Amino acid sequence: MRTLFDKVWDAHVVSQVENGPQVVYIDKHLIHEVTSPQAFAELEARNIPIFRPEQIVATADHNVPTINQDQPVRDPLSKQQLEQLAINCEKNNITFYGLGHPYQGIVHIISPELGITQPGMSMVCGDSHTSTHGAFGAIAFGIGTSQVAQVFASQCLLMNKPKSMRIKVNGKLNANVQPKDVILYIISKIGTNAGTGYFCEYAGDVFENMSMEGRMTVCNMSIEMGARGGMIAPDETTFQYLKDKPFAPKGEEWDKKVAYWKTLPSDTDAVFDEEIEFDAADIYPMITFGTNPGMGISVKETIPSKDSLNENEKESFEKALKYMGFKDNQSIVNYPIDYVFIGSCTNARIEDLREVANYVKGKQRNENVVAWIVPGSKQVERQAIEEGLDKVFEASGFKLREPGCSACLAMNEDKIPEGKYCVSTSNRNFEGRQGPNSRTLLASPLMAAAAAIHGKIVDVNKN
Ligand SMILES: CC(C)[C@H](C(=O)O)[C@@H](O)C(=O)O
Ligand code: SF4
Repeated sequence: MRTLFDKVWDAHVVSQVENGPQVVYIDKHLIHEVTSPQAFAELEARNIPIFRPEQIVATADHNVPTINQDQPVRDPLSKQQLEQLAINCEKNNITFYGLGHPYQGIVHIISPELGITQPGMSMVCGDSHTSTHGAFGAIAFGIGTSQVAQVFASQCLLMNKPKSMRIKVNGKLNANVQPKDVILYIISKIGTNAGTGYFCEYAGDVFENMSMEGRMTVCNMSIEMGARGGMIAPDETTFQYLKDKPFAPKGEEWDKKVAYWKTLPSDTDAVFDEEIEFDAADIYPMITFGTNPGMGISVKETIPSKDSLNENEKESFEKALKYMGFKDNQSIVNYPIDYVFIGSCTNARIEDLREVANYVKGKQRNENVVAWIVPGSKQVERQAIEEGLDKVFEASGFKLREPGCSACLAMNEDKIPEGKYCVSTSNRNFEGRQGPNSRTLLASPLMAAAAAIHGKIVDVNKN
């Protein structure tokens, strides 16, 4: 009677501190330019070698420019961080997909698409959205810089086992409800702290019928409800996706692995510390109106009334609405917007770009909207061009840029100006996230594409 999480966790426990935490072996350690430099410096200062460099993969993503990537990086801080990562990887024999490499891209996009992420693995990265990889039935979570150093030195982590939660969504989704809507809906119902201390398994028809891309979108945002990570049981969809990926097992090894992966799903009598259930029929295309990902509504609804909230909630609610320039009880449909960002580790995979192309084909971008389409990786970019999506985008007034985190957190030049509204397919709508005093409305790629065409928030089921 074990859960998926139990099975993968147990297989990685190296030792147990008496009445204390466990030492957990880490199969894959992903790194990027922002959270690795201090950890490398720490090891160097203490003269400790990197224990297993072959278990580490590095990429350049957070502060890379998304145009002219073949030219030198202009921003001095970005340039320095990117160069430092290249030096650190070279010195320590770590595989590095830097700018210009055909595998470069957002860390949580490249590892799955290369087949580095696999079911049953334990994976970490100094990045909160590492939860994405749980879509394959891996235990994957973000760690802080001191833990990055710990994993560098030992390939292990000292950890207390998290509690387990299962969220089931059964039934059939309504038209144009995308995986992003499902996770925005869940977070809007349970709040941004509901998952604190838990690892969450997503189960039920909706996730079983979802593509790997969709499952990654869902698991990606687990952290936004406070969970340490999210997971979905590996199945035929997972195996089909992984088969023949560059780093996926091959031949006999593949068969052996698949046989093992099939043993991982939670036993039918497994017990979770917490269980929550939703009905797929209740979910409709979503949009956020506030400054955390839990402040979301279906596009048909109005912003909640402040009278419906308790005293504690009221203050942050009012602050969020003031920041966003909204009023309670207001509908957001037809609200004009200025920017659209289609990108990030939540929604910049090929499937997302196909959805957008499919919607915008034959239509024109509203002239008041600046729209950025930023592919999650070089491979996504290449695939999009191969399929002619770049031409579709161009004909509709959109430009396909080059891969990176971009306006998801605006560490590069892609910033939303002060006071402007941006419909974004990313995962965080915090104050200033996309640039100082910018205003973010989180939505699915389809809702974002529709906003770019109409110049305002629209219900995709009516437009
Ligand atoms: C820069 C990095 C530490 C950060 C994270 O951990 O999530 C970033 O990726 C984000 O999305 O805010
Ligand atoms: S795309 Fe955004 S959320 Fe994802 S890793 Fe980059 S900054 Fe973090």
